[in-house]
Amino acid sequence: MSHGWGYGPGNGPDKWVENYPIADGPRQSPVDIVPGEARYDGALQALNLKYDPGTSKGIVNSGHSFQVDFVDDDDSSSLKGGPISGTYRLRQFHFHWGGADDRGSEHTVAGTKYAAELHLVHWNTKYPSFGDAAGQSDGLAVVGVFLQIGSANAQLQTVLDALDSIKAKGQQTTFTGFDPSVLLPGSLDYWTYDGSLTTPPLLESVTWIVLKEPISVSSDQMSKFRSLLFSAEGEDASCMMDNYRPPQPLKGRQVRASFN
Ligand SMILES: NS(=O)(=O)c1ccc(S(=O)(=O)c2ccccc2)s1
Ligand SMILES: [Zn+2]
Repeated sequence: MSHGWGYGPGNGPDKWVENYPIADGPRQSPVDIVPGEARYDGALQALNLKYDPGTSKGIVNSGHSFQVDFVDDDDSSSLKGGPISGTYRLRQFHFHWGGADDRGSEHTVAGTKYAAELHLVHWNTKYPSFGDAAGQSDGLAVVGVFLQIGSANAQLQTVLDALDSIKAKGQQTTFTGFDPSVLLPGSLDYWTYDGSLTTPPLLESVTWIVLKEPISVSSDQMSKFRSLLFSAEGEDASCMMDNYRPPQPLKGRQVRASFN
């Protein structure tokens, strides 16, 4: 069987450079965000997120995470403003999480790990397709939202309720009528920097927009994430957890803050 990339001892983040040399590139993600070193930039615009629940399509276990895919044939669900110019369409959202509540996020804040991290993936409509955009330095914009252990999150629960149908790698089901803005915190204050995909192919095409305010998730809800499998039906069961890449070197990059 192909020894594809993953998060285990034999194929995890420290091994990715063997097949994806860009793993040691100049603008890799995630990074540790140090608030005291992030520079406030008054020129940064407010985020303008517009999501149409009619564009949510399905939910799938990718074998690395689970993702909710969106119809991206028009600008119905899109991101404008913030650090980007033009319009970026929502393609999918997914999560990264830990094997315990003390870890799981990809970005960290002054070394603090959150229990999980939501990524809303958008692509620049100046390019003809998602695939084209993915290879361009300004092709993608990912909004990152931290999940902090606390009270149960009712909005998140609607997503978690679908996980029983996609337990194993490759399983998918319809998931319509979902508005991802219900997963956003009250404040849209953010940090931003130029980075990459945090999984292979690790393309350096992402403008990262990491929200300062986390959303809540309960410990029981985190157990639901961990009930998914990395493995396909019929393979030895391997629980999906610790599917996060650790912070990478900044290599001279500046993280900017939209807030003082
Ligand atoms: N964790 S992350 O948000 O950085 C991320 C990793 C992979 C993707 S992708 O599946 O959209 C994708 C995008 C381009 C090429 C291949 C996959 S998004
Ligand atoms: Zn991600």
